[in-house]
Amino acid sequence: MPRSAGLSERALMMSQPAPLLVVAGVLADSTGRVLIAKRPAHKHHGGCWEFPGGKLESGESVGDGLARELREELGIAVTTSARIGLVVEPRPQHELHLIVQRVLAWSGSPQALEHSDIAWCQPNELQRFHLAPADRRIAQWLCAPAQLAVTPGPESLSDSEWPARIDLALRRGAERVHFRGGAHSWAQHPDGLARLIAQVHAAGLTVALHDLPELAVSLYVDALHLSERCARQFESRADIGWPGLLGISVHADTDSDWIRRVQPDYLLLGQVHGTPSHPDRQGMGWARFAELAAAYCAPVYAIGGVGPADLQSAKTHGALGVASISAYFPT
Ligand SMILES: Nc1nc2c([nH]c(=O)n2[C@H]2C[C@H](O)[C@@H](COP(=O)(O)OP(=O)(O)OP(=O)(O)O)O2)c(=O)[nH]1
Repeated sequence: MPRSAGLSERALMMSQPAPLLVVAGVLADSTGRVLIAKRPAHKHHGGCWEFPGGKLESGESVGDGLARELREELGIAVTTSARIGLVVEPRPQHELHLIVQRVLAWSGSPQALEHSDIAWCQPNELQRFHLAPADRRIAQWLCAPAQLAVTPGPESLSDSEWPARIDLALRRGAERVHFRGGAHSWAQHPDGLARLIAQVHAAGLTVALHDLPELAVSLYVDALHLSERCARQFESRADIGWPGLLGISVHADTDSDWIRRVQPDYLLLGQVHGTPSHPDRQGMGWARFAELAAAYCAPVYAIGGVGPADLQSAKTHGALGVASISAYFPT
């Protein structure tokens, strides 16, 4: 078993025939374009585009396997990478476990040594390529918002103050607004909430609603986000009755097997650093964050004492992006 395989991967391996472990690397250039490669016609999924990589050899770590494959396939030397997520694809003989790594540092110029072609494209152009099925999930991750603005409770501002504060959050770089309750629930302010959701949508951005599955359905939000306590009330994802994007807040001590059973689309993991709002809770730090992020199936956002200025650190430590209240809704 590769040293870097996470807890959930190990659990999956114990309960089922050994999965096919494949590592794929996402290289990005300075303009944000990512590298994809076309599989030769004679191979499985021949003619499909994929992220370069290949099967891990027995006992090989994720980092070593990625470096070997990208040397063979592209002629580059990879020095550092961080986990983005794990795609599990059911297959007749064994599941495919596609471990997706962001390549953080490499030398050399990529060439198609084993693929029939390579191409650089912006993440939002990936849908134009005929991607291998598992890679469509990776494309979604790469197009996902990197900055999540979490609101304070509805009671913290008056009805007339909210629109300007939402605008401020968007000007500060928020790409999705997470409406989270406080002393009051947003369920007590459905009309005001509907207006604020329309304001975010009009700006071309997306909305998540926290802990209110029924309201999420009736207000057509883009994502339902559950606290761990709320998520634990449901036996499975199907019981939640929410068909869209699902996120869960988790902590350093949340067990990753439970996360795998719920199958969220993304996680908010915190807190990374200590914050004035939770002076009693110590931050886990980036090293622990990276270790946990690599053990989950779903991609992870960093929360707790982080903001837009930490975006690069977050990506270096295995996060899709950052989430914050105070960075977007300053008091
Ligand atoms: N490398 C890579 N493989 C992917 C991706 N998406 C996807 O479904 N796969 C599948 C296709 C194959 O079934 C498997 C990888 O097998 P492979 O044939 O590329 O592995 P390899 O480079 O070690 O090749 P070989 O030595 O067996 O010829 O994973 C992806 O983005 N990158």
